[in-house]
Amino acid sequence: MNRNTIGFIGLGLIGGSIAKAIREYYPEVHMMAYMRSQDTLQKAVAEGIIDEACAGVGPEFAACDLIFLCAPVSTNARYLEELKPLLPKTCLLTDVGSTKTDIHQKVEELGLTDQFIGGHPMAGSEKTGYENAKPHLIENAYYIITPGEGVPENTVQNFVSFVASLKALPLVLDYRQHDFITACVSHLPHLIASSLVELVKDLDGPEELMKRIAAGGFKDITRIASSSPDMWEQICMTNSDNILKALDHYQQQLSRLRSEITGKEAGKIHEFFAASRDYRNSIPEASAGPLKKTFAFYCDMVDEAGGIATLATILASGGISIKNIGIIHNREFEEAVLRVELYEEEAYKKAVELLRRYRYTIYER
Ligand SMILES: NC(=O)c1ccc[n+]([C@@H]2O[C@H](COP(=O)([O-])OP(=O)(O)OC[C@H]3O[C@@H](n4cnc5c(N)ncnc54)[C@H](O)[C@@H]3O)[C@@H](O)[C@H]2O)c1
Ligand SMILES: O=C(O)C(=O)C[C@]1(C(=O)O)C=C[C@@H](O)C=C1
Repeated sequence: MNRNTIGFIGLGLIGGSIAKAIREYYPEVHMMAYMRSQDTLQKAVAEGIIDEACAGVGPEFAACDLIFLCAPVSTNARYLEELKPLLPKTCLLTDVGSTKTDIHQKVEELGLTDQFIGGHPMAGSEKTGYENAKPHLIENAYYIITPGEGVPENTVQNFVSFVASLKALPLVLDYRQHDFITACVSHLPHLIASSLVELVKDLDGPEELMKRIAAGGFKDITRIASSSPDMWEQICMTNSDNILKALDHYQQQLSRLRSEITGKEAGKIHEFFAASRDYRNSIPEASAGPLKKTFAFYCDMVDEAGGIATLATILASGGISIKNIGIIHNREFEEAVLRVELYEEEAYKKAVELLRRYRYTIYER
């Protein structure tokens, strides 16, 4: 890679994760960053991720070969204005924003199309901030790349290779196409998750039984309702046309379902669930990113003091480190079970075999 100095504006979940990945794969690269929280920035310096903490977006950024804009989308577009007079033409600009039309329009307005390549890693979490950033967050996840019109083909190819070297899966798309696709597979799902949570909040009684009882289904579909309101406000403001198209289609689907339920059209309802199940099952896991790759099994609890300690000792005797362990109460199991999560597949297989030898009942899901 010929990008020796890399700058970051915004060093939260995504910026921090990319910086950590670059530090892991390119330890020699000089990285500088600006973010609002100088304390967090100092932490990134102390951890050896960032070499130079910047107090603002100033002339020091002129030394960068590549700058990642990693703040919320409209904020990124605003920083382009500040950067433009500071940067040489050799500096490549990229962003990680969840919407692309807005920033591409800004890039065109500022005459920066030949030095901007839009980017969007399709990985993330409902958590925010540098403290939740992980070097492997983007691993095995699609990283969409939307080059500006005048960017030389070899610069695009270099950036594609750079993204691939961070173990993400680069995919070059037109930025308009990107915004329609993400409206359907990311933006609308976030609206649905948050509105479902609102529905329960509105309809729950004073004893909050709904909140207490809500189990796997509700929790699975609403995890993303815990995401950052700052980020989602800006996504809705910068991709409204596409989100409205998706929302209209969704409303039509709900109206159709409503009338089928009203008319007790059992066959049609069955067909609806069968078709969506088949399509859902056909979605490849390969692009899921590392967050989805969990190596967990469930194990019947031995109802005696020290039960968890005994199990942990058995695993330790086999040289197996536990990533996470906890008791869960789930309708799927008659009694409470222990959920044990390991770091990788090999440890998972070894743990299952070892515990079965000790006559534990293991459930693999
Ligand atoms: N969270 C996700 O799942 C996800 C996934 C892919 C892309 N993105 C995109 O990545 C970008 C960052 O999201 P995140 O999840 O890392 O958020 P985050 O809240 O974890 O980090 C945002 C960073 O931007 C900084 N920031 C915010 N406003 C700023 C301002 N006015 N000036 C300077 N810095 C400012 C914050 O200090 C922080 O460092 C967004 O554009 C988002 O659309 C998010
Ligand atoms: O996994 C999550 O928590 C996410 O919401 C990640 C997610 C998504 O919708 O898939 C969110 C926004 C991004 O722009 C890209 C990825």
